[in-house]
Amino acid sequence: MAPEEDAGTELLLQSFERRFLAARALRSFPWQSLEAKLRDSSDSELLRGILQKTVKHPVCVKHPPSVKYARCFLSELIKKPSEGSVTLSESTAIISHGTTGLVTWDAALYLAEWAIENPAAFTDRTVLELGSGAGLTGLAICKMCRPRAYIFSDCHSRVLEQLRGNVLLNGLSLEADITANLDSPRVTVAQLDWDVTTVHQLSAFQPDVVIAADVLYCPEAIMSLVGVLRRLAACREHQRAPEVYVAFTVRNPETCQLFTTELGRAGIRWEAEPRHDQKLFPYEEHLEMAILNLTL
Ligand SMILES: C[S@@+](CC[C@H](N)C(=O)[O-])C[C@H]1O[C@@H](n2cnc3c(N)ncnc32)[C@H](O)[C@@H]1O
Repeated sequence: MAPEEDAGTELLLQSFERRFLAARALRSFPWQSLEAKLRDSSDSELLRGILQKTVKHPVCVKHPPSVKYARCFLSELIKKPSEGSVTLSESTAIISHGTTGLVTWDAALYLAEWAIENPAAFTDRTVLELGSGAGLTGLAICKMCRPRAYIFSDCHSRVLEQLRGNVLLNGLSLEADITANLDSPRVTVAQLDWDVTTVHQLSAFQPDVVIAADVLYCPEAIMSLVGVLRRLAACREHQRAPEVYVAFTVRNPETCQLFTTELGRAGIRWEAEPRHDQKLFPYEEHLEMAILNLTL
């Protein structure tokens, strides 16, 4: 390690030690500097050093802080090395329990890659995702784009149950958790059926951005989705209209045509985002992918 890096690591360790022994609020710890250092090196020595200076410090061993404080600190520390990865529990079948939402579809990967390349579209904003499925896109956005709040939604109870599990699996807290880290986005998993949700319910989410991936797979789904977009457009009487991004795999041109025709009938303008390289995730080869940016 270069001498200046050594000095930087020493200062970081000292900063953790002082704050921990003084039982300072967890948000005052230099988490961002730690994340930057962990990005530069996968060396576990740094994390071991932090443990030695905090929970294993002789003073702490003799006069430990409250169990809750130590537990919250450790769970925050554990999250850091996994910040750039998403872990999912999924079904092995494309359709199970009568839903397509228990696996990740390619458009979710494509939209997640676009988001990681365009974090400013989400930073400090409230994001509502329609038809979240297993949750990959939202989890990538929560980890990489620093939204203020993220609302995962779906209509299927089994999908919602799996979504909640995947949120927790990735070290994010659900809204009611009082031990939640204030640096993380406020995360909610909501039951939202496009066919029955009302303008009033949608307004309550106050979304700045609405996203959806792989939700245009049949004419019925397209009609339902355009219905919910119309109701989101009606929310703008009271608040600014959200930006909307819809990602999909071009499986057959008629389906895409139906979507754009229905958008036209609803008075919703759209433009296609430029294609991006599909570099981050493994894809099924030769699939054509697209993202439309809608103006409600
Ligand atoms: C093909 S999956 C896509 C899931 C995820 N976005 C992805 O790309 O991996 C479609 C999702 O839309 C949800 N969905 C379908 N119709 C819906 C409706 N009327 N209201 C809410 N969600 C719906 C399904 O439950 C499912 O999770």
